[in-house]
Amino acid sequence: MAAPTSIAFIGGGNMAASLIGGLSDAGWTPGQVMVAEPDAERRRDLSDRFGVRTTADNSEAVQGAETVVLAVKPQILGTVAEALGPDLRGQTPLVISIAAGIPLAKLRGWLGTDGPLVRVMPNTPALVGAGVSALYADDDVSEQHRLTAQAIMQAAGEVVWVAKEAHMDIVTAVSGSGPAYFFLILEALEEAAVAEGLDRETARTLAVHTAGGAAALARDTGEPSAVLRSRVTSPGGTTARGLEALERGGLRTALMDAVAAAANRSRELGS
Ligand SMILES: NC(=O)C1=CN([C@@H]2O[C@H](COP(=O)(O)OP(=O)(O)OC[C@H]3O[C@@H](n4cnc5c(N)ncnc54)[C@H](O)[C@@H]3O)[C@@H](O)[C@H]2O)C=CC1
Ligand SMILES: O=C(O)[C@@H]1CCC=N1
Repeated sequence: MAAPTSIAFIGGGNMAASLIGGLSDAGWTPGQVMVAEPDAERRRDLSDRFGVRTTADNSEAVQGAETVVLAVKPQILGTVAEALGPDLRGQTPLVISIAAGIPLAKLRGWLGTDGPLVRVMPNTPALVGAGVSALYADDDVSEQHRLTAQAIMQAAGEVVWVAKEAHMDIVTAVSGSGPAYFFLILEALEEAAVAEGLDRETARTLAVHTAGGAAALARDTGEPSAVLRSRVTSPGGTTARGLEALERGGLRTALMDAVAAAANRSRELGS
């Protein structure tokens, strides 16, 4: 069961669309995917973009599904899962929750099933196959179900397993929310380039390719970030001046604060 033949998404918002985009680029056929989404415009958008089947009815979506991905906001997951529970009893599909903060024990209580549950924290670069997801499952989840969850998330990018559920709050703060931190840096870098006199298109090309290039270099060489940074930084040169300004401005501390704040919010959502 490494690649399920049918997968149902409950909630067809930003993260579900990113995952469906990744699955579709990885060769999954649209007929394998069903999305339950109350918003008619979003349903139309999903079927236009990816050719997937859609419905407004969560119960209908899970009928016969081998895997169910819960992709609604954490704040409504309880209501959605409690309503869906009776539909899942008896067919016990693999249920994957991507909701920030919500512990598996809480989800299991809402669903009222004893079927396999895997908690996943993906991120939106999944849309272009460049996501990274962290997965967690309790010990009683079989190797087969773990491999199925892993195969789905690998269609959207890299996969890591974490050993403790508490780590999912940290993962959420680092890689779940992380794309937004980098987008903020991109926005600021573009603004700065424009303020210094470049046109917007040139500014964007330089900012985006610099970010992508730095990430590719770190990934492909495996060298520590500090070593890669030192290779850019000629003594007495331009980078040293730029980095001094960043350290003075507190970028490092700000990122540490951001991760701590986001992880705390994840814990709050789960409590
Ligand atoms: N956006 C992101 O970058 C990430 C989001 N997540 C998680 O993914 C989940 C979804 O987040 P987003 O996609 O950002 O939110 P979103 O608001 O874009 O999507 C949620 C979707 O659920 C639909 N919905 C509302 N009530 C529903 C119901 N009763 N039944 C079925 N669908 C319903 C909404 O119409 C909406 O389209 C959240 O739990 C979030 O924590 C996880 C990782 C990253
Ligand atoms: O902002 C959020 O709560 C979700 C979870 C991680 C990314 N987006």
